[in-house]
Amino acid sequence: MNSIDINNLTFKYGETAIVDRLSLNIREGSFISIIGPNGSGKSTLLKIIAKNLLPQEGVVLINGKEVSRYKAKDLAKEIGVVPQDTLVSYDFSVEDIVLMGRYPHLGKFQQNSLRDMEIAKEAMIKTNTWHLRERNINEISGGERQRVIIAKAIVQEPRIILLDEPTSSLDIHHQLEVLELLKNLNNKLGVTIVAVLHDMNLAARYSNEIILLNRGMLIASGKTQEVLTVDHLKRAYEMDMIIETNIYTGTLQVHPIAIKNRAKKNKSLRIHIVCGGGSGKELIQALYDGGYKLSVGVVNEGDSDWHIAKLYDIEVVEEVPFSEISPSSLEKAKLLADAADLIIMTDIPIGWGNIKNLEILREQLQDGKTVYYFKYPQDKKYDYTGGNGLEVLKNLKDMGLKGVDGIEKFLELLNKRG
Ligand SMILES: Nc1ncnc2c1ncn2[C@@H]1O[C@H](COP(=O)(O)OP(=O)(O)OP(=O)(O)O)[C@@H](O)[C@H]1O
Repeated sequence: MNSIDINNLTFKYGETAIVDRLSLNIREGSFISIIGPNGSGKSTLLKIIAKNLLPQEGVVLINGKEVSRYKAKDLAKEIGVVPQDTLVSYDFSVEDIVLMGRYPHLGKFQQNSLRDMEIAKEAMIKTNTWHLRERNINEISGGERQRVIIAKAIVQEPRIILLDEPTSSLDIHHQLEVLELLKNLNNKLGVTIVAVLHDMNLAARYSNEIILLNRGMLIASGKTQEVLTVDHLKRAYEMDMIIETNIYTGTLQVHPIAIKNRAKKNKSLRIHIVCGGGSGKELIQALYDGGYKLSVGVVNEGDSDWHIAKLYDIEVVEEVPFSEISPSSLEKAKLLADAADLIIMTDIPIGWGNIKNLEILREQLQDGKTVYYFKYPQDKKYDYTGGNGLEVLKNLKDMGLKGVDGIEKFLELLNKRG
């Protein structure tokens, strides 16, 4: 059964279609995020679902019944809304505001019962707002108010909660806390959660489905992995993105790649970059934007350095993740380093998997080539080989390895070379 069915919905301000012939279904019990660039119609869509705006065309069905046919009180039992703007026009206490969420469950002239008070207390504890209960709603911070309004939506005990950027004024700690809370409501009570989220990584982490909008139109909807693809995101955001799996959360992680200075100068200097694990992505970007000829390796296939090199068609030597650099990969990388005018290695931690990369540096130094290393001398925390890596680096330093303190400094050095 679907919680929400949207059929051929069009909403216009004047002649401009803000939601454009949109059709989609939101399954009961799903946790769905709506994402898309600014102005793509996300808030407008939520307002239409909540019956705060009337579409010119199409219908929204809530549990099979047209939203326009719901009485306000009945709709409030089905849908709780947490709007983007949580300012309240009257000076109520936090507790009064949260208790207002019980209104759809009260009869005419009926007062809140002890049970209603208990439900409100529980929601305030869950949203970490219990300590604010006696404060004036307009005299607490924006983030605190956002949590109070979420508490109010929870006490409504609706089957669906719509939230418009519920984490926008929250610090990272409260962002995760609120999203965990929503996930819990979704998992334990089967509440359907529909949240507009700007942060695609949070959307990927917490929701099981995503709706991607652009200019009022549906670009894609469905399972997170099916929607968050390079192609879909490029169509919506007009930007290249790297998408990888976050090794800590196991969920998708999107890295937008700035497309700046594309009409760039073409420098003749050729640079080989030894990096990995994401340590080289800003450097690759900066050198690419600077117009240098680049090669990269050896890096693990699939890591973000590898992705960005592939994205820009940079020659890259790759190795399967979690394995040592093979002799053939090492040979290929050495050839690229031979062809380069200079080499730079980032401050990537050195382990048994990538220690062979240091051989590339040694051979190039032996050949009299300039080789740079980020932030030399190295700290112990970068060594996972029981001191071997640092020892080799020390030898390389004696051979002429130069330390460079970050990308800006490196670009300055390159500029001086002309
Ligand atoms: N009252 C209004 N009158 C005219 N145009 C409006 C009105 N409200 C919103 N719009 C326009 O409708 C478009 C969609 O707005 P909406 O707030 O739905 O987008 P959004 O995807 O939620 O954006 P954001 O990510 O910036 O919050 C925007 O171009 C906006 O300027």
